Amino acid sequence: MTTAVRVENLTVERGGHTALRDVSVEIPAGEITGLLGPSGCGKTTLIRSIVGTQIVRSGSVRVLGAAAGSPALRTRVGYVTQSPSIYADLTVEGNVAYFASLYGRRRSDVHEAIEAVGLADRRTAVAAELSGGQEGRVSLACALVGRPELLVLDEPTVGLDPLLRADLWDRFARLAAEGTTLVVSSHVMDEADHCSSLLLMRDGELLAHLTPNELREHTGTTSLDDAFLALVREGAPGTGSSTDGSR
Ligand SMILES: Nc1ncnc2c1ncn2[C@@H]1O[C@H](COP(=O)(O)OP(=O)(O)OP(=O)(O)O)[C@@H](O)[C@H]1O
Repeated sequence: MTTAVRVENLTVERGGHTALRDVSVEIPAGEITGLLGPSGCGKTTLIRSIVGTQIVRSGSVRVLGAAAGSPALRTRVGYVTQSPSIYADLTVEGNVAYFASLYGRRRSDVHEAIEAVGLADRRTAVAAELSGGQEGRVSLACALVGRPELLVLDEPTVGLDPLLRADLWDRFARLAAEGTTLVVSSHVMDEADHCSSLLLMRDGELLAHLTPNELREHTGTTSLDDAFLALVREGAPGTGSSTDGSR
């Protein structure tokens, strides 16, 4: 396994509260890794640590062989935040074209990214006129167009209809098959099956790093929701060799 992200003994304080406590994990390259757990468990904080926008108290985060946040990683790592970060006065195409120019991409890449998020028919719409879900999709297109080696997505499917969600997961799977590493956070367990492996978090700690099937087998349940609850009740971490966060 080639490692894309190596987190070692990471502890982060936010607002006087320990948001991440001694988290260690290796995220494999060329796969989709799901980051799952209840609201407030530290998913966004871990993501921010990976993309290099989080002040950390201790520990280290290496991304594609460099320290997280290094200038050299700027064009190699794409990050889509939970709230859309786009230019309200530009059209959909204008937004994506702007990011394409930053990454040295072509016009055809702009069209492809817009198609991938299902916004081809709103290409000329000004972003301010879009719905919240559509804004999120523009944000995603802006990240896709750069074709980063590591794509970090914070809850990218929130507010999307089931058809579009399914399309996006297909898209993510194709990107992974082409070698892109994806880290995708969600608090919806039914999305977990699209991931090669799962990081299950709770209260600032990594409970387990395992595949969806390992999670079901380990907990003897068929529903991933039930499996997560069972794992939490078991009092992981330390529940077994495959669930110790180091896979
Ligand atoms: N700007 C902030 N200032 C202080 N504390 C914060 C801030 N943002 C988050 N926190 C705290 O850090 C902890 C982890 O939050 P984080 O946003 O990483 O959780 P999350 O799992 O991404 O939640 P959600 O699924 O609701 O987005 C929480 O206890 C939260 O209250």
